[in-house]
Amino acid sequence: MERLRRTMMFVPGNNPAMIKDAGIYGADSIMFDLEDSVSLAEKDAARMLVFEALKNVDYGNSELVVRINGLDTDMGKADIYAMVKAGVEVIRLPKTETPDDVVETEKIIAEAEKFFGIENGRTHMMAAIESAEGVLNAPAIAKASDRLIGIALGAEDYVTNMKTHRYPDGAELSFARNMILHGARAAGIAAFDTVYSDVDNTEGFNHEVEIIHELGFDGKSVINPRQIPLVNAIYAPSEKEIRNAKAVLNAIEEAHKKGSGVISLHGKMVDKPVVARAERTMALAKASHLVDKEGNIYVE
Ligand SMILES: CC(=O)SCCNC(=O)CCNC(=O)[C@H](O)C(C)(C)COP(=O)(O)OP(=O)(O)OC[C@H]1O[C@@H](n2cnc3c(N)ncnc32)[C@H](O)[C@@H]1OP(=O)(O)O
Ligand SMILES: O=C([O-])CC(=O)C(=O)O
Ligand SMILES: [Mg+2]
Repeated sequence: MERLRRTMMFVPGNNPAMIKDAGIYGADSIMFDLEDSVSLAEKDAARMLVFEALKNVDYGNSELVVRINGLDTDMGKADIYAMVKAGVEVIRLPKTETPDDVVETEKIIAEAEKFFGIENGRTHMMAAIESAEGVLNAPAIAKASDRLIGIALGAEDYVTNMKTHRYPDGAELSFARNMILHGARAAGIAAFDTVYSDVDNTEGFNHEVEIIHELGFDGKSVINPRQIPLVNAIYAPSEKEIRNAKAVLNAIEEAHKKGSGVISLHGKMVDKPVVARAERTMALAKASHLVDKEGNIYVE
């Protein structure tokens, strides 16, 4: 079953208190940041802090991601070596412009794995796309390495590059979101939406999450624990959706018993894509604690 990544929470790599407690908020992925939330003077200290946290802190079931500095800085390579040694699950490359950026990063990750005697391929990657060049290359970036688990939009840098700002309707992000989503889906990997910086604006945040949920994003980068339950609530299926998904899965099981791959349920055709959507609904329902392990709906 595919891993759910509804929320990926940025944690500044130079903040010991936030790093220590990052596991208690229920983020699907925790993303320690060595890049833009850390000042130049603190880069080395942040790398050491995140290294120690990865080695020593128990983050439960959260996936552990680190956003490194780009390879066009003199920190990128040291970040990769330290994070690979610490056993990070995913390295997030910022400001990815071309497939070569991914290939170059992968080369150094592979070197580091060899150097530390770690199994080749164990460290996964994701690429953040934050410029016009990156957006236009999104489909090729998404296919540049087997290590990639997903690509993400970085809209703060992107709108700066595009000489615009962020607006409530999100029209300025529409092309980038669609390119990233299509690039990711064509490559069979995940697509993540960008951060929403106005932490106290719950209404605006919910509106943005509704948009990206409808488009089909796997989830969203968040910057504050208060944003996690809001995303989860919008990604949680309704009781009606769960009942329908269960009916679909039961119907197809019956069809399979009779040797058929297609069946009619309440007058609607149930076939492979409908079943795939029902399976995803049930996975989201389980992650949202709306059903038990067997898929029975909890009665309030
Ligand atoms: C464009 C980009 O590159 S975006 C990515 C880089 N930016 C970041 O990583 C920023 C991360 N977020 C933050 O630093 C903060 O959430 C801010 C500055 C946005 C808001 O800060 P505050 O208003 O102080 O947050 P708030 O009052 O909600 O904090 C509540 C609790 O959550 C903790 N918390 C807040 N944000 C985070 C976080 N990202 N990770 C872990 N813990 C956090 C706080 O430490 C506080 O804990 P406490 O109650 O034990 O003291
Ligand atoms: O990747 C993100 O969502 C945060 C970021 O760096 C940006 O928006 O520029
Ligand atoms: Mg950025």
